Amino acid sequence: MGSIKVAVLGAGSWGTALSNLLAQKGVNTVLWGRDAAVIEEINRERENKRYLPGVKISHELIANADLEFALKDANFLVAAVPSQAFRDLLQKIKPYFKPEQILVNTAKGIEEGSLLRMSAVFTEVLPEHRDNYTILSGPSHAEEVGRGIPTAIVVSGYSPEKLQEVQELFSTEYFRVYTNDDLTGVELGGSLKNIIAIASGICTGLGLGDNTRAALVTRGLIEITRLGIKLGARKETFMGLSGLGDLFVTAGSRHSRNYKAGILIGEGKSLEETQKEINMVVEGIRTTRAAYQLAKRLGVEMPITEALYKVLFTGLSPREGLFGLMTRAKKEELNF
Ligand SMILES: NC(=O)C1=CN([C@@H]2O[C@H](COP(=O)(O)OP(=O)(O)OC[C@H]3O[C@@H](n4cnc5c(N)ncnc54)[C@H](OP(=O)(O)O)[C@@H]3O)[C@@H](O)[C@H]2O)C=CC1
Ligand SMILES: O=C(CO)COP(=O)(O)O
Repeated sequence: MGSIKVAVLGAGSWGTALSNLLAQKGVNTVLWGRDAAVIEEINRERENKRYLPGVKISHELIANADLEFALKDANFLVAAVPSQAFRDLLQKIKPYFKPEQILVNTAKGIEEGSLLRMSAVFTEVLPEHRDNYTILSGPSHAEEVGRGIPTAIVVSGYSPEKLQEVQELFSTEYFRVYTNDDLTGVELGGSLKNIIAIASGICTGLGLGDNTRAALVTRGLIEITRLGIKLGARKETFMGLSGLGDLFVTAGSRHSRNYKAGILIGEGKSLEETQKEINMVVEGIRTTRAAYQLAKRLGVEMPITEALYKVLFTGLSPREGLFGLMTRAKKEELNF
C-alpha cells in the first residue's frame, strides 16, 4: 500500500497478529513494544514466543523498542495494549501526535475509576484530535488471525472518511472489515462481552451443561444491550459483530483468556492464581468492576455482572452466585 506507514503500539498477542497481517499485506509496519527482550526475540526468531507462539512473523515486519522511531511519519497508530494501560500509552504518544494521524484503538474495556470508554479517555488526553479516534472490534482471536483464518470485524469512530481509511488499511481476503458509526455500541459490546465470557467459563468450570451456558450468554446479551441503550447506543449494534459476534467467539473458545479464567475460577482457583496462570491480560476482571459501578450509578439492572462482581471481589462462591441468578423474581423475557 504505497507510502503508508503504520505503527502498532503494544507487542502482545493482538499487536503482534495485527502488525503481521499488515506487514504480510505489504504495508510498511513497525511493531513497538516496551520490552526490549520481546522485540529482540521477534527480530531474531520471527516469532513472539510468549504472546503468539507458533505464528511465523513476516520478515517485512520491523519490531522496535524505540517509540519515537515507531511513531515517526506514521499515518496510522494502532494501540494494542490493555484498556487500563491505554491512557498511559496516549500520554506517551501525545508529544509526537500529528493532526493527520489516525489512532486505531483495539483495547476492549472500561477505564477503572473514571468509568470511561476508550474514546472518552482519548478525548481527555488529546481533546483537539477527537475525530482522529477509531476502534477496531469484533470476533477476532489473535491465534486465528495470526494463522490467516477468515475473520470479520468492525471499525467505528467519529469521522466516516477515517472509518473508510481504516477499513481499507486492514482489509485482506481473510480479514473482512465492516464500518459501524455507533461508537458507543461498538465499544460497549467489545468490553462487556468479556464479563459474560468469564461467567460462561465459570459454568464450565463448575461442570454444568450447555443449557446453562446458552441461558447465561443470551441473558448476558440482554443486560449488555440494556446498559448500551441507557448510554445512547443502538440496540441493533449488539446483534452485530462487536456484540453477539464477539460474545459468541469469546464465551466458549479455547483461545479466550476470559473464558479460560472463568473455568479456573469455577474449578476453585483464586483470582490471583487465575491471573498468574493465564499470564496475559484478562480484560473482563477489571471491566466487571467498572461495569458494576456504572450500572449502579445509572440504575441499570445487570444481574450477571453483579453476581460475577460478588464472586470476583466479595467472596461469594460461584454456586451461590448462580443460585442467586436462578431464583430472582420472575420476569418477562425481553425487558430492555
Ligand atoms: N488477543 C486477542 O485475540 C485480542 C485482543 N484484543 C484486545 O486488545 C488489547 C490488548 O490485548 P492483547 O494483545 O491480547 O494482550 P496481551 O496480554 O497479549 O499483551 C498486552 C501487551 O500490552 C503491553 N503493555 C501493557 N501495559 C503497557 C503499557 N502501559 N505501555 C505499553 N505496553 C503495555 C504488554 O507489555 P509487557 O509484556 O511488557 O507487559 C504486552 O505486550 C486488549 O484490550 C484485548 O481485549 C482485541 C481483539 C483480539
Ligand atoms: O476479544 C477477543 C476476541 O475477539 C479476545 O478475547 P480474550 O481477551 O478473552 O482472549
